[in-house]
Amino acid sequence: MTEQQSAFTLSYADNGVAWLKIDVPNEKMNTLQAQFGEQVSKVLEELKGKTDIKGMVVYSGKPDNFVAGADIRMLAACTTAEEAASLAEQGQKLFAELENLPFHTVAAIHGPCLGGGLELALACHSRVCSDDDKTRLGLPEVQLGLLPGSGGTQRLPRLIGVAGALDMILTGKQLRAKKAKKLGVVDEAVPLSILLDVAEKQALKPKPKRQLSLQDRAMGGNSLGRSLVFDQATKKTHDKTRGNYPAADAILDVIKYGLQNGMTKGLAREAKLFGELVMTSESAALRSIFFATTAMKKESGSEAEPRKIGHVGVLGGGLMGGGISHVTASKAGYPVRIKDINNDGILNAMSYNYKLLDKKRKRRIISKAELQKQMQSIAGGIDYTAFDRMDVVIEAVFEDLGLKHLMVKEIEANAKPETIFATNTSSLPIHQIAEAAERPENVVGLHYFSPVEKMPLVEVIPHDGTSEETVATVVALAKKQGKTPIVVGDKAGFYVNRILAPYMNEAAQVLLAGEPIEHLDAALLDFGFPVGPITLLDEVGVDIGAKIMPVLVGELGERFQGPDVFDKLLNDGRKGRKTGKGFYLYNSKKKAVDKSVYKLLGLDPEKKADAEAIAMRCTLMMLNEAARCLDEGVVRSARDGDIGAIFGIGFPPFLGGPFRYMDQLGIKRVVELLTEHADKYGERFKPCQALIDMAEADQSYYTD
Ligand SMILES: C[C@H](O)CC(=O)SCCNC(=O)CCNC(=O)[C@H](O)C(C)(C)COP(=O)(O)OP(=O)(O)OC[C@H]1O[C@@H](n2cnc3c(N)ncnc32)[C@H](O)[C@@H]1OP(=O)(O)O
Repeated sequence: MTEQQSAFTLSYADNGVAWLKIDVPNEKMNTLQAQFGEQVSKVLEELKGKTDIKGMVVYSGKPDNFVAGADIRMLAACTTAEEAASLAEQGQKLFAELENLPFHTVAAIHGPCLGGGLELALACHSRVCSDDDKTRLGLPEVQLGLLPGSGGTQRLPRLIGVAGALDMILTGKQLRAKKAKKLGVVDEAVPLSILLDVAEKQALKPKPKRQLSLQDRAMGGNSLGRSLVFDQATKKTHDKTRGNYPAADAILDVIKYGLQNGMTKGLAREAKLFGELVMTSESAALRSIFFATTAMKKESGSEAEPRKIGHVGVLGGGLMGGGISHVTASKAGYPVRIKDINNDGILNAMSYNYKLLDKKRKRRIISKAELQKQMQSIAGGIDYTAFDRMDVVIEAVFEDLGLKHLMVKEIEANAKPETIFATNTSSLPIHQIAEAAERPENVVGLHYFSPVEKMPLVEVIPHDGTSEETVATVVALAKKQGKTPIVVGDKAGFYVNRILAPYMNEAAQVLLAGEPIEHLDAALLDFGFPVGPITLLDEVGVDIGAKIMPVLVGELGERFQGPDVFDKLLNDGRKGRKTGKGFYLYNSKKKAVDKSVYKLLGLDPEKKADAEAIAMRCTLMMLNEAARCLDEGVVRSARDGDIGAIFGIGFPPFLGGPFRYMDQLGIKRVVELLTEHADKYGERFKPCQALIDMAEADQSYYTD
């Protein structure tokens, strides 16, 4: 074999198969960069000049990834839409040349094959992937506020049909090998050990002709079926995005346009809209989330090295205990022992785990044997058997300081001297819990969000006496559990609940001002939150809100005092969804506002304020509190504050988090808005000193 030196290297085998290896020098992950254009052109030129090639395999030189897409840093560095569009055009041109090669080209895929990486594979005539768990295929550009800009919007619908392509491109979902095969994104999914052999055999076969499936011809192949599919997708998309994500509209536009006007025109439109999207504030905000989370994956949260973990204990088999044991056993891979005061608690946690695993089995993500194996890694009991082996114990018992103290003492008596006691409290100060400890350096807060297996955030809360090693160890544990941890200060509400509370209180004030519940919830949905505040209160539980508020008022002051709504609801047996009624009624299939709640609160609902004004009123309370948290060191950086709010509350990702949003508005404007609201609605809106100082100094939170 002969080889050239570059990120794209060609070699030739005696049987007539050419091998194109992608291996970006000095990087763990292959990404596509503008500077490779010339290298790829050279490779294609060389290939065109050959007459003895029967086929070609395109593969990665990296052990665990194919190509993770275009280099996002390169896109972020673009200063004009034209510059970004020309990057897309460059990719389109090279991929078209690849597609037009006269012999059979086969992509051999193992590991992430995303964005521009999948677009490259789609330009090959066939695709084979490994059935390894690392393999993922997808066009996640929409999650960066973009559309696939190098032919993905045109080739994927033509390969797998409009409906499947719309679903993949609009959601950005990443497919595992089996699903990719089922949808027709790949032709074969095989064990990694034979991936290259199978790809080589494919390459030796004649070039295949592309054909749509029967069903797709029926649905998307004719104009009537197509418009039906597009109408449905447009409606579904608008229900979800509420017009806040320009990339979703652009995707629908480009795919439809390409199918109506042909590939060439479709590609031109794809590049143009791609360029425009790169310049949007939405894409900049979404890209910032990617950069932030990537950086956070590398941080340990502390100066010390994490301790090795072998076994994890969980106290309490309720909803939180069930979820925590699941992510610890199934994601992190540690054996878990659950302790509860009665067997029902253990059974509850076990069945919670079983249901989650069985869902995965039904979706064929895991086998029955794997399910059994994972269930075996979770044990439980009503005493402290085996707790002398635990390295970390996570408590998820009832929110009661006396009970937490008892847990600390029992763990110190039954576990090892170095065992970490991590408390999942959502409202009690960690230093108060640690007061009962003989070894307070081992006590730390580890605050999960419900449902644990879905919510990506964990707050790590050291108190003054927590050791650095303890922090590093639970940060490492949280990451293994698949979470993004942020280290936050030990003050009431920590970070997420502290910024959420004033927002929720303000929503209650708006309600008491007579705005209808649906109008209020819709206002915040339109703003970009995933659920409205009143629905959220019902979901979290009115009783939980009522429990946290006095803690916040006690430690942080009167501005946390919400209106007198909670008690009235609780006295009427309305705890929210879990009791079948709160502000909404949950006993019929469709959730509906319980009109009798207005009577209970002495209200006569009427739409008076417009949706934007309501949304701004509630959100400003959150922004002001977030600014205080950063100023007081409750969050370590604006970046942590943004990620915490997006991952913990669902703060609109396209705004980039409360701090990026404040920068976008301008700190001066935020101070003006808060002052105007303070004049209108009261002192609680008074801008905090940190914001006033920043406005005077004309500062922003970020400099990029
Ligand atoms: C024209 C085209 O249509 C436009 C595009 O292709 S836009 C890009 C679309 N692709 C994506 O959005 C994928 C982004 N990447 C990811 O989601 C994840 O990195 C992944 C799932 C591929 C791997 O995750 P994981 O194994 O946890 O590794 P992760 O730590 O995230 O990444 C490893 C390194 O690769 C880098 N990386 C991964 N994908 C990248 C990309 N598309 N651009 C730039 N850098 C990237 C990360 O920044 C990180 O670099 P570092 O170690 O120097 O900080």
